[in-house]
Amino acid sequence: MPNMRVLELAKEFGMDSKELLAKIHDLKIPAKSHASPLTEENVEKIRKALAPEVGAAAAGLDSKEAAALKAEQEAEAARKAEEEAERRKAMEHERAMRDAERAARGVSTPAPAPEEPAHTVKPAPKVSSGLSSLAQQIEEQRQAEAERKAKREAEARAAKLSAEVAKKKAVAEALANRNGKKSSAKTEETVQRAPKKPAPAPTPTRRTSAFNSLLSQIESENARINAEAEERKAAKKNSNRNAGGNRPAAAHNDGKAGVQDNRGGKKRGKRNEHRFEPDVPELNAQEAASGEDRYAQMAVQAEKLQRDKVLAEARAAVAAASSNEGEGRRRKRKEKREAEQRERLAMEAIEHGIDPDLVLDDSVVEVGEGVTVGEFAEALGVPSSDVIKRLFMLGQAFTVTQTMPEEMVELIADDMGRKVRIVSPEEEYAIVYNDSEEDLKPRPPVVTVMGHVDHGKTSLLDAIRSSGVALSEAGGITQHIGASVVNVQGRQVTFIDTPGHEAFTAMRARGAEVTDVVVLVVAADDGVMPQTVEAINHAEAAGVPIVVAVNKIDKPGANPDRVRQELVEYGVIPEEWGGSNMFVNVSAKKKEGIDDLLETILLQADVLELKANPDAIASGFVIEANLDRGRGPVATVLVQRGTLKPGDVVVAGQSYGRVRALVDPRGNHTKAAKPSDPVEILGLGSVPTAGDEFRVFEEERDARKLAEERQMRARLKEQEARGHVSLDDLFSRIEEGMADLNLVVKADVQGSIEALRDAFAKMDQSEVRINIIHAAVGGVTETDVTLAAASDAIIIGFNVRPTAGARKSAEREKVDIRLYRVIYQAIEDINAARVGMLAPEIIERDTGSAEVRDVFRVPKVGNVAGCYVTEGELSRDDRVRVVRNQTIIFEGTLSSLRRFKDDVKTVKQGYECGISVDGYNDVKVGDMIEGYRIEQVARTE
Ligand SMILES: Nc1nc2c(ncn2[C@@H]2O[C@H](COP(=O)(O)OP(=O)(O)OP(=O)(O)O)[C@@H](O)[C@H]2O)c(=O)[nH]1
Repeated sequence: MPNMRVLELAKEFGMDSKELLAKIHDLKIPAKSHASPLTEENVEKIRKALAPEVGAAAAGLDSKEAAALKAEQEAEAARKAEEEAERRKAMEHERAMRDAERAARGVSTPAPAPEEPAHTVKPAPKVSSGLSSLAQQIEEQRQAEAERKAKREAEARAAKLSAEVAKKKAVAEALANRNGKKSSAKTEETVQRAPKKPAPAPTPTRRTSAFNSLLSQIESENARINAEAEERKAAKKNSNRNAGGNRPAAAHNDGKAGVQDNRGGKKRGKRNEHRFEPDVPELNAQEAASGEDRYAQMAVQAEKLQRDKVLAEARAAVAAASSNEGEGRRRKRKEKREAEQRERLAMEAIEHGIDPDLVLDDSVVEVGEGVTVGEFAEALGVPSSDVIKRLFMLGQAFTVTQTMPEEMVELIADDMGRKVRIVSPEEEYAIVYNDSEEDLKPRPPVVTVMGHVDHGKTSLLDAIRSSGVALSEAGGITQHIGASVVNVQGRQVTFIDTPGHEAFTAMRARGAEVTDVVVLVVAADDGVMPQTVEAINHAEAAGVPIVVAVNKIDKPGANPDRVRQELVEYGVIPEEWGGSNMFVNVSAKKKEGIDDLLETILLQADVLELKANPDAIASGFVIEANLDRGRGPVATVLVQRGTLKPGDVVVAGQSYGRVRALVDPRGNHTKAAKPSDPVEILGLGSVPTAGDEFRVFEEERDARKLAEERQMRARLKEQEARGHVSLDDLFSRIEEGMADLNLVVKADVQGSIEALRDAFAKMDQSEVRINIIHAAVGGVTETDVTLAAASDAIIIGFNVRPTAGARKSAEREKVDIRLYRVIYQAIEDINAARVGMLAPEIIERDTGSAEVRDVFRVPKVGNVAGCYVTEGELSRDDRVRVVRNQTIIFEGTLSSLRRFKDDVKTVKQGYECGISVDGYNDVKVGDMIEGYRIEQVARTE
């Protein structure tokens, strides 16, 4: 289990990391920052030391929360009580009013029964004023109405204040409108006439009464409704005692309608007098009730309006009080949320190996890898021209659409006083998997075999595979899919098939940490060799335990103990000697000790307690990928988490697709691949690269988006590598006469590309730079030729053939396509090409030497040396060195070469000759004149 970090512990305590860090320091426990890991022992110590404090804090927090909750509940109860009190008060007020009215009415009209007397009361026009008569009517109706609606009102009380006010307004307006219309045409008449029904006398009083607007509306409405009710009643009666009809009945009385209408206005007075006829009591009561209902409603509503207003104010006051109270708590909760968010981000940053400060600092601007000048400027909110200018001042010519190298992004941001963080595409789409402990199930170990050349890695893997097959299903044939699975006593062990630390490290370099155990093969007759040491270093760098297989113990000179001793020097110490490494003696050739080795691997795996969640969405890494002629792109993946199934949508590096089929290492189609299972995926749209992460997506849309985004970034990067040369670069390259050897590499499997890339990287590139401008799995196509032609590149095809079109195109474009079947031939050829591009060597080839035996003075010519050619052959055209006492004192050319009096072209060894050196007259007897030629020789390295 990994060590706990300060941050995580702080989280557990519900404490700020800084606070905890201070306390840790007090306890004298080493921890630098919130990301510092703590040993289990220290964690225990801290837990113990802080237990009382943390407990108290937690309790304090609880009581605070409880107090807050209680206060909230109390406020709510107070609000309800207040509301209830208001309601009661309003009801009582209403009741009191009613009683008062009733009492007042009781004096003039005792009216014991409500129904019958109503009719008897109405025709008795005893009321002295219109107002009191109206009030009585209202009160009577209200009594019935109020009781009927008491319940409904109580329920409706909770309805929103605004809605009610609006409703009331609408009622009042509707009434006002209606009255307004009618009052101009008819109300005046009605109002004048209405009092005639109960008492004709007080008409003028009513007309001059100063009602408030609502009551006057109510009154006029009352009159109108009564009049209408009368009319209807009369029509229904059809007795037409006074030859009176009504307008609604006109349709039935065609013949009389005109007459009635004509007389309508005049007869209305009479009709009103028959309003209380006993033969229509029901209709009368009904109509009257429905009319008066409105007044009752109006009155109730007017009161309610007032009450609601009070209630609303009270509610607002309570709400304001409780919101003030809740403010602090809300802020606290918000702060807590923010702190949690920050801690989560910090944890994620640490998991991704990013400085948490960069993630948490709000002023840090995040830009994607391969950001263009335009995008960068936009992210910083500055004009692109500003960025371009700054780049130019740094000697970098960029356009808005060009991508900026990372160092330039940082430099320019720094120049502008801004902080940026470059987000890699992986990080952009990164998912942090968090599996809870109970979801984790044991999983098989994944093993890689490493060791020095010829120590028997391949033989050992073969031996293991055959033994594994023998142990499992009889007759099962292991397919080569990049990884194999062996069955050891019913337990699975997965082997990565590509042995050697290059493949292991290449995968690691791409972030693919797939190996749990390294089997280090050391030949017992050879001992520790350079690549053995390299393998140890690589395994240690990856933090993977090493199981040593001391191989070739069958050989006569085998000395397994010497191997053990030698390995001790490199920190690989056998368990039997008190170290932590398990050693097994094996013979891959004789298949001895293989079972022992497999059991030891399982033992080592048990120590590691390897676990994974098999019930999650699958993810893992691509181990190998190729383009199969019949099956299309095929990728062998190692599932690390979850279960991969046919039909899953997968993204692997830049490719994506729906899994058409899964093939296990035995060549069988399988329905599921669990953690540590290697499996071939069929159905991807293109060939991914070994080391690519694969991940299942729920939505094909998302998978496509991620893959396309990666493709685009890769293309941009490729273009960047090809197209962009900084000014500095350009100048230095011109000055140095640096040459580029551009290559387009096509191969059958990704592994070959990686091997070639690796081999090229190891070549001396100080004078000739090898650029792989494009590398992909698949045959040589016309596009490859076009690319090669455009970039002056050579095409290297490994185990692939060019298409007919590509061949023609290559002839036309004069592009060199080189095809290989053996990898080292390709490497040798490239090396030769590279060497062929080296500047030739300038050498001085000696021709002959002559000893000066005499010096003659010749007028007009100067001194002539009389020489004897001791070696080789001197030519007239040779360059010469004059050497005295083994020191070159002059270098130049000959001005004359003579034998006797004749000028000659050459003089051979053993002959005498006269020599004049151009520009040098001081030759002495005993000097040596050495002839040489300058030649250019093609370099071999
Ligand atoms: N006597 C004997 N020979 C072995 C044993 N294991 C491997 N060899 C021989 O050693 C040679 C190299 O074996 P490989 O398995 O090819 O070794 P390697 O480490 O895979 O070699 P590279 O792939 O070149 O790195 C072969 O000739 C094997 O037959 C063994 O246990 N005993």
